[in-house]
Amino acid sequence: MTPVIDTHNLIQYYGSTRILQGINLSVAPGQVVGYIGPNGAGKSTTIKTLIGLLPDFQGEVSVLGLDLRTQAMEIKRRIGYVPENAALYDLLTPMEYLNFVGQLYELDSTAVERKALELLRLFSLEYQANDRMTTFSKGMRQKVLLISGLLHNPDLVFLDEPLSGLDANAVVLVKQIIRQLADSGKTVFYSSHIMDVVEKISDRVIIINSGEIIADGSFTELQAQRETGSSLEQLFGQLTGSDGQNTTAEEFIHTLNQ
Ligand SMILES: Nc1ncnc2c1ncn2[C@@H]1O[C@H](COP(=O)(O)OP(=O)(O)OP(=O)(O)O)[C@@H](O)[C@H]1O
Repeated sequence: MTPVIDTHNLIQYYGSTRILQGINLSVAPGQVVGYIGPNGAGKSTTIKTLIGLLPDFQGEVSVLGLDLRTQAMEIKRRIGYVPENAALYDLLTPMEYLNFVGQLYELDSTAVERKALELLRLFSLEYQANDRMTTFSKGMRQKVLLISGLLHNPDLVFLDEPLSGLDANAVVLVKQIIRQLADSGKTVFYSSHIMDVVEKISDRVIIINSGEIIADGSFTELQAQRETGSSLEQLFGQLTGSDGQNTTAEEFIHTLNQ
């Protein structure tokens, strides 16, 4: 089966700083891949590279069987992307914004209208469908962004911190949506700092630290390499050298009290 994401020695720079140190990834269709790592590890940079936003990479990358260097436009048509800090055109209403996104993907406008309204309803936003988004909370904006990234029914979805700002009900819904997308053969590649969610919904967990993959496998496989019974949060701490947060918290309070 052709992998939906295939990278060989992917290296990425910002200016003269090497951010990704040679990423090798092969992702099969229908997987939910949780891509986790400490702040600044290179998660967003990886995602931005894979979707063609940072074209000056080194190494070989294919997405949906297409070469990222020469077929980026075709790839962009077929993937969905929900960025971490997206700029919404918040003078628009959700319906106007989703219609605009539908036009970018050259979707039928009547179908988009119907679909957008239904998806907004499922996210409990039907009464705000025609309100300007200037007054929207972070979570309400995030819901509109999630819909906009999925509206064209992509085969592969990249989600950068998809649960950011969502309330508990919406988190449950998005978790189910991710699972059901994968069950229908689609692939979800997402980054998140919410370890218990990653632990529950990922078929595969990839941990990146300082631009390098340091662990890759199902949660059970990662657990087997370490202490049995560890949560993903504990494994993450052990692998990225950030356990001992109790001591750090004590030092923090001690410094405040000085
Ligand atoms: N536009 C940019 N210009 C220069 N350096 C950048 C830029 N964006 C990110 N970086 C740097 O690249 C490194 C990786 O950043 P990236 O955003 O990929 O990390 P991340 O793993 O997504 O982090 P977080 O969990 O904090 O979102 C960091 O050192 C960051 O400072």
